[in-house]
Amino acid sequence: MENKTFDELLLPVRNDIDRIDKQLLQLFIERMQCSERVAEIKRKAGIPVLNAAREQVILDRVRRDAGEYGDSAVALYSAIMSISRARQHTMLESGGALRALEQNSPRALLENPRIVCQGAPGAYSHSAALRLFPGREPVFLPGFGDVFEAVRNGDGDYGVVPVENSDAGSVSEVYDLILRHRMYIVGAADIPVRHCLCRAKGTGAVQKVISKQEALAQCTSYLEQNGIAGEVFSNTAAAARYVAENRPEGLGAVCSADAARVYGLEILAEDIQNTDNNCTRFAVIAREAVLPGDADKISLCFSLPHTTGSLYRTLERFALSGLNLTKIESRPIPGQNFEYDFYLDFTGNIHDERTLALICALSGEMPRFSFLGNYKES
Ligand SMILES: C=C(O[C@@H]1C=C(C(=O)O)C=C[C@H]1O)C(=O)O
Repeated sequence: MENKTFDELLLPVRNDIDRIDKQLLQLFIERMQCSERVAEIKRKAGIPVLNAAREQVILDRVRRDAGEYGDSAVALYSAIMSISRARQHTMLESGGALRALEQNSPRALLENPRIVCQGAPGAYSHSAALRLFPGREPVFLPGFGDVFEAVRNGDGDYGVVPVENSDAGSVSEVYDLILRHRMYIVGAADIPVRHCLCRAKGTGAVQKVISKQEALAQCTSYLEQNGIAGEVFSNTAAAARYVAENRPEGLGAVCSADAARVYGLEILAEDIQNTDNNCTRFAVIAREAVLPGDADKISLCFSLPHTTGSLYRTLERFALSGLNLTKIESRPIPGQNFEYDFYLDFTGNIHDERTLALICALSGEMPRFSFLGNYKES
């Protein structure tokens, strides 16, 4: 073989690729124009854009006809049909309610909101509320459900609730409440968790502590090393208050230094949590959406159609739109065995047209879809 350069060797086959791409592009444009004709028919007939059954027929056919390239052909046609549907959604202005929300929602939180949270003074929820709303002392309620009810019935403007701890994981009860109430998330903050071992002054050596379940889970190493048993209590601050008011011998509390100060407890050890970078993420819930111009976190939820690869194909659409998935949480749908709602967080801003178009498309296609908010993390 004469001494050909790589470019010379590649040239003929690249010419073939260029010829094929030219044909592919023409066929793609023709296919998009067919999709637009379908959209006009759907507009007149008032039928939804997504026809999952039709798409499954196409995917089954291309997998069969593509032979060894079957999987790749399915990925290609999934993307082609996603683009096709997106064009139809744009033409039909799908997600009208979401577009109206994007245009009409306030872009700033209330000036002097009434804040509600679970727990008691000195709880980590208290620290989060004051970080998010300086100077706005919260009203404390017994349970997370009470916080959601108070916001829903107007007794509070914003509720501050923990959604996840970096060590112990998601607060499932709160995600279930978010999915049940479908209120809006209008803010979030990560609060460092620094647990202390505390007791009432003048009481004896601590053999057992009380604290919230998640707090005990975050301090297993210290408690086990020191032979201290744990008993679940409603929350860390309430545990501190119980110990301060009852002064039980041998019983202490795991709580924050703030809570120890609020209730006059003696701090025996600080930073007893298993990991030093432990933090809890708190979300702010509200009845109405607030969509700041500089929001960078999108939260939404939906369940999945019963089609092969539906979660993958849905997440792929976010990736194709340049939106980075930062959280996914699946929770069982009450009363529907082994059916799940998916809660997702993405980076992005709803005021970006591409992002808005994608979320509007999903709102028309995904079962049980709710846009939960677009906010800036503090
Ligand atoms: C084109 C249609 O609309 C959508 C897009 C499809 C496609 O691009 O092939 C197929 C089914 C629908 O989800 C249709 O209903 O035929």
